[in-house]
Amino acid sequence: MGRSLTFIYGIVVYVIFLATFLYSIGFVGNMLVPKSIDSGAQGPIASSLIINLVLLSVFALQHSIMARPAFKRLWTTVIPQAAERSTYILMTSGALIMIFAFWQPLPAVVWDVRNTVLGTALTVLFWGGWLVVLASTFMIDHFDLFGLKQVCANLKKRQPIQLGFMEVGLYRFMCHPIMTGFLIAFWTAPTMTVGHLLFTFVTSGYIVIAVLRLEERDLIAQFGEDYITYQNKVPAFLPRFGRGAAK
Ligand SMILES: C[S@@+](CC[C@H](N)C(=O)[O-])C[C@H]1O[C@@H](n2cnc3c(N)ncnc32)[C@H](O)[C@@H]1O
Repeated sequence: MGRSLTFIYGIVVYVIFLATFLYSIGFVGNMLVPKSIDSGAQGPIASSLIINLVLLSVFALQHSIMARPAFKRLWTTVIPQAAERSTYILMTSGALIMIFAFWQPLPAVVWDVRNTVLGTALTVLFWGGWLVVLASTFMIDHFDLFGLKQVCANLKKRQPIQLGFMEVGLYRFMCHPIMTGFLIAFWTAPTMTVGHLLFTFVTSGYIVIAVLRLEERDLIAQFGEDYITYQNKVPAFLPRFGRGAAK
């Protein structure tokens, strides 16, 4: 790929990702999108469960495999280094779009607290969760996380500056604010259906395992002692509900 083409690819992928991210909010929140987590007619329960679990597994596999340093080393012998992050983001968006398209609703209601004080509090937390996700990407480096810095540097024939270890903003209070934001947004539905609960259980389990077993191992390899000291002093997720809080 030429430098200009790689740059255009990075921009297009970023736009696709932004649209996918916005759609995710509508999908999980059952609002403003043609197909949401609870919309549509219910099919047979067993096949709906299997389809949904397959969709979530595809996402988990894509996300876990493509984020590993060993995979990136191999992968960048096939695609340009500068396009690696954008390609990861494109595949992540693709896996999400598959979930949006093929998700099977399981509409039996587990709880419904709409039009109550609790319902309002959950709605506020839902939006707060998404805000935490977005804001935290800027605390690290939004444009690096989504591949734009890499394609820009490549266009200017420069090496992108590697992110150093950071303990800024929300990262001073928890090691994983982006994932914490997702957990908040997924759990705070004023109306929780069986389908939504399935989505929330599986994604929460995946987030906890992927972060504690895979991502933190890579972060220690990347940042060394700085990250180990940080891990020991700062909770993984919500302040007071993480590893650091127990010490
Ligand atoms: C999708 S972000 C998720 C970060 C974190 N798990 C969270 O939930 O906020 C993954 C990227 O963040 C970077 N990262 C995570 N923690 C960091 C820190 N404290 N300082 C600098 N970069 C960090 C990793 O190197 C990786 O490229």
